[in-house]
Amino acid sequence: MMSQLRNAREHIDITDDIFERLRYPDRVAEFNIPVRMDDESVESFTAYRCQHDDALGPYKGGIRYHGNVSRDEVTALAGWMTWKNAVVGLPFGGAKGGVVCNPKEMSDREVEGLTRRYTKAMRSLIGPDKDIPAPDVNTGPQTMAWIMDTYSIHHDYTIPGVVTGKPVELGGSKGRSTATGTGVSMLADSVADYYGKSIYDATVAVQGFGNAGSVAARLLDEKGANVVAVNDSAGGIHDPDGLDIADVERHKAETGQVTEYGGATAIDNDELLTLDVDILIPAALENAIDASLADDVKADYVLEAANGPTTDKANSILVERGVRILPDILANAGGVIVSYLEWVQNTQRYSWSEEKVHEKLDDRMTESFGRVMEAHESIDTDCVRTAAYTVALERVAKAHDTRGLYP
Ligand SMILES: NC(=O)C1=CN([C@@H]2O[C@H](COP(=O)(O)OP(=O)(O)OC[C@H]3O[C@@H](n4cnc5c(N)ncnc54)[C@H](OP(=O)(O)O)[C@@H]3O)[C@@H](O)[C@H]2O)C=CC1
Ligand SMILES: O=C(O)CCC(=O)C(=O)O
Repeated sequence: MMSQLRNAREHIDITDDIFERLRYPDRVAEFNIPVRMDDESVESFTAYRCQHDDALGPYKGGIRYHGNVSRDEVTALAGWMTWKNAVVGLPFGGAKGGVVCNPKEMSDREVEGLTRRYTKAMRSLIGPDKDIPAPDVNTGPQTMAWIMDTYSIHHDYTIPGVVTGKPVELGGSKGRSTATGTGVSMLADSVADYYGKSIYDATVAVQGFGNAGSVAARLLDEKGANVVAVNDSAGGIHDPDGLDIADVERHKAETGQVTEYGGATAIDNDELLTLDVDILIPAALENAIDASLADDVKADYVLEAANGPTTDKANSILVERGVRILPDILANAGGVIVSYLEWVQNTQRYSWSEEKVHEKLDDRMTESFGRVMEAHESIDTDCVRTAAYTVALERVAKAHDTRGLYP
């Protein structure tokens, strides 16, 4: 995250003082979360909430449950939220939280206990005007419902706006559960227009078949693209004639995996990233495409649905080779854009139709892509990521500059 920031800094005028402030998160809170397990024993889990910067508005960012969560990971992810919110013009700063755990090996009751204790631990840090969590890897509407309920219990009244990505019946926005993948598919339209290509008969490979990846794959499939490969943590499937993604979704829902889907060939997870396709969509975890793999990536376009899927070195190699990378802070911003719309609806005690939400999401994705490509054309770089960072960094730096240093 820091290398990406430094690359952008070379292209814009920003003072040392402000850059110094943006290098570090405002705070990283670490908690010990004791949970009563189903066998009556108590297990301790390490959890974090990192708040990177709030110059533009309340901190905002998801919560991840995964065995690889660490202080460094949430810190980088919180920084990326600052740049993501800024590049798409949302009135939010950046944050991210996580718990070191494997929810797949826990019962629903244990995950609920973990979520409620975690919420209690961070209740003074979060709030609708302070810091608003949302779903990320291995969390979803049910997790957000537990956070909202626990936070509300501690405040003696119901406060829906403390989290976004809630179930619709609890004040969640229509369209939030599919927003990240929808935003990726909208960006694919803009990319096709910009480069004068047709995305609709393009071949696509998608790494990760969760909230972000499965929806992006289905929408591109519905638009006529040929999604030839998908995978999840257990492995991948490949069919050069194209997969029926809605059917793969049914198979994944039934078996928990995409593997052993009838008619497709099994492939391993690195193989998917180096398939000869037009578009590669990494939609799993960080550092999936590293320097050792970058020379073998054959896609012409990489749409980063995941956060941080390409290392800095791999990014340089790919850009040098002419691969067009649409960076995470822009490509996966659909999720937080609809989170913003949810927060606005909660604040106004009002709700919009899915069509309205979709229209607003499309407008903001298209507008943001346009602004990033303008920056890309006006500065001396082949790297769209660097262009996106200059847009974001300028906005955040200007907010700091105008607000000043001393309260
Ligand atoms: N949810 C959201 O709104 C947003 C998410 N993102 C980012 O998108 C990415 C995915 O998040 P999300 O879809 O929410 O998470 P989910 O938990 O819904 O899905 C993650 C998917 O990645 C798969 N996966 C994990 N490790 C690997 C691997 N090594 N190779 C291939 N697949 C793997 C998982 O497999 P399995 O199914 O087997 O567990 C799962 O299918 C993350 O980087 C997240 O930060 C970005 C913006 C918003
Ligand atoms: O919806 C949100 O607030 C943030 C989602 C998220 O964690 C992300 O965009 O990486």
